[in-house]
Amino acid sequence: MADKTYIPEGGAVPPSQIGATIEALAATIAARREAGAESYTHRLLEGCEDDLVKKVVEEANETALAVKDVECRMLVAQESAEALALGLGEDGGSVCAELPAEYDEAVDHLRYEAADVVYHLLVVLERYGIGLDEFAAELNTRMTKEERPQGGVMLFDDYVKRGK
Ligand SMILES: N=c1c2ncn([C@@H]3O[C@H](COP(=O)(O)OP(=O)(O)OP(=O)(O)O)[C@@H](O)[C@H]3O)c2ncn1[C@@H]1O[C@H](COP(=O)(O)O)[C@@H](O)[C@H]1O
Repeated sequence: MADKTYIPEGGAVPPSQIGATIEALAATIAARREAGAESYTHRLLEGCEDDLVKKVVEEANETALAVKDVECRMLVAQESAEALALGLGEDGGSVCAELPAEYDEAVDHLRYEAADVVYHLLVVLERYGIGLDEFAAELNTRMTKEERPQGGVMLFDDYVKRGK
C-alpha cells in the first residue's frame, strides 16, 4: 500500500479497500434521492441532466489537465537534471532525475481530480439505474478468464454488445 495511504493504527484493513469504498459511496449517493435540495448529490440526481453532464465533462477535463501537469513537472525535472549533468561535464549518459516536491503535489492533485470523476460517474450510474453489480459485469466481461476476479459476475451474451 502506498505511503500516503492512511491506515488506522491497529486497525484491520479490509481486503478490498476500493470495493468497500465504492459500495459505501454508491449507497450514500442512492440514499440522497430522498434528500432535500441542500444535497449536491440530490440536485445532480433529480435536477436537469445538463448540470450533471457539465460536471462530468468538467471533472474529466480537470483530470486531463492534471495529467498534463504531472508530465510537465516530470519533464522539467528531467531537463534540469540533464542540464546539470552537462554542466558538470559528464559523459551524456542517461540521467536519473530527482523529482521535486512540485511533482508530488501534481500527483496528489491528479488523485483529487480522479476522485471527483469517480464520484460524478457513480452519480451517473445511480441516476440511470445502472447497479454496481451490473457495472462490474460490464468490466468483468471484457477481461480474460485469468484476469477476472474469482466468482466475478458477467453479462448475459445478449447484452454483451448491446448499447455499444
Ligand atoms: N465524494 C463526493 C464528492 N466529490 C466531489 N464532490 C463535489 O463535486 C463538486 C466538484 O466541483 P468543483 O470541481 O467545482 O469543486 P472542487 O473539486 O472543490 O474544486 P476544483 O476541482 O474546481 O479545484 C464539489 O461541489 C464537491 O463538493 C462531492 N460531493 C459529494 N461526495 C460524497 O457524496 C456524499 C453526499 O454529498 P451531499 O450530496 O453533498 O450530501 C458526501 O458525503 C461525499 O461522501
